[in-house]
Amino acid sequence: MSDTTSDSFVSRHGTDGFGIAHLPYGSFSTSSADARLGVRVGDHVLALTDLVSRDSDLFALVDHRNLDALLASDRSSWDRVRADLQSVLSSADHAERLTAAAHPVAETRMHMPFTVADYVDFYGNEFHAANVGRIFRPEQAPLLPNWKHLPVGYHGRAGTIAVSGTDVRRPHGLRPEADGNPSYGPSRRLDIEAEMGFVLGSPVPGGRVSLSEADDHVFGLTLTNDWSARDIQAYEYVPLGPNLGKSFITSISPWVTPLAALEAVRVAPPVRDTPLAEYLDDAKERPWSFDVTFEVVLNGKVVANPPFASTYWTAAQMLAHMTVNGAGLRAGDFFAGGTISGPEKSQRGSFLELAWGGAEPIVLDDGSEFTFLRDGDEVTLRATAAAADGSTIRFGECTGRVIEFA
Ligand SMILES: O=C(O)/C=C/C(=O)CC(=O)CC(=O)O
Ligand SMILES: [Ca+2]
Ligand SMILES: [Mg+2]
Repeated sequence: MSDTTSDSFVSRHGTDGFGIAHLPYGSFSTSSADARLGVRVGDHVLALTDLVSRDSDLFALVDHRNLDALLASDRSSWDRVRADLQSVLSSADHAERLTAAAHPVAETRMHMPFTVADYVDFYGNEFHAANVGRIFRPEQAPLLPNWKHLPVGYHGRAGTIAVSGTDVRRPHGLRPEADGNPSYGPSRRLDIEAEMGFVLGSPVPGGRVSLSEADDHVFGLTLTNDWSARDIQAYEYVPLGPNLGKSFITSISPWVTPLAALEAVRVAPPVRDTPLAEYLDDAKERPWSFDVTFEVVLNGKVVANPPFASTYWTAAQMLAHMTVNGAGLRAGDFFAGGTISGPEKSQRGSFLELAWGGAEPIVLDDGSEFTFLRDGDEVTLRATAAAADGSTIRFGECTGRVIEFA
């Protein structure tokens, strides 16, 4: 990483959270310009076309409305673009020009940062999976027998992944009733799932991605909220798994944090207590978990702090698993790692768990009891991690407000 000179763009505008060690990517527009690929420094956004030289072969990869072209390239291009940005943003030579070209975040509109190809949602957190098992299937063992042998997941609807700030319309569907017959209507158990999303690139048509190749294909990470209608889900999921109870919307942050920004917080995943098939055995691989702490914010108040590092299955294992059958990988493929919960009650990443299926309501500041989301409620996910230079990395927020679906 380049040293930051005393009068560079980052020394003027970088802040803790969005400094030289972070540099998340997003697609932004302003009142005078259409969507462009940008990078965030402090409370400003810069177009990548103002940072990467027109003479560079990399210019063609960044002169777009979003990350699509960059995702279709490869790890070496991703690293070169990031190195270019760090060099230009740290140099005194460019401070005046970039200060003139920068846009305050408050004056921008954010768009989907990439076109989602396929979307898989995993179930990789043991605390969450065991809690859901206890709530949904109290008569059975909390974890189903396959859970420690492979990262369980389902295919979601790529087309309903939406950028943070998009309203969440309360879905309608079939809800279980006491008499055994379902009733049709708006969900009464609308919930969140605090997750980390992984943005993939460097395509592998019809091939596999091994654990040791994961670094070449995970471009970046983005906060993800897999809104879930627990009543619709509970009725429909047997035997094929979640469908309409989750596919109405999945929100992601507009900001994609590069994998390279998270080197300082790579940590080992939880200890494996079950032997793994060779393609999933990560005992000799570099660590693929991250020490990232989430905040779940309900109407402005923090209600939980899920720790990402408690997730049992890693992103490298999920990627190896989703390609081991030869399904391959396309630029823009996306997966989420599963709802993040920790051992403490205050670390649960869904209201299903926080209010224990409705049996243990959360008591809000005004003394009222809360179980599932009401129209008008707003949920924001935030997360932080430590950067290599001692600063903090603040993931871009992921927010959404529940509205009626007329
Ligand atoms: O075990 C079940 O029946 C349901 C599980 C979930 O709802 C979890 C899910 O969507 C995956 C995850 O985010 O962990
Ligand atoms: Ca989920
Ligand atoms: Mg969802």
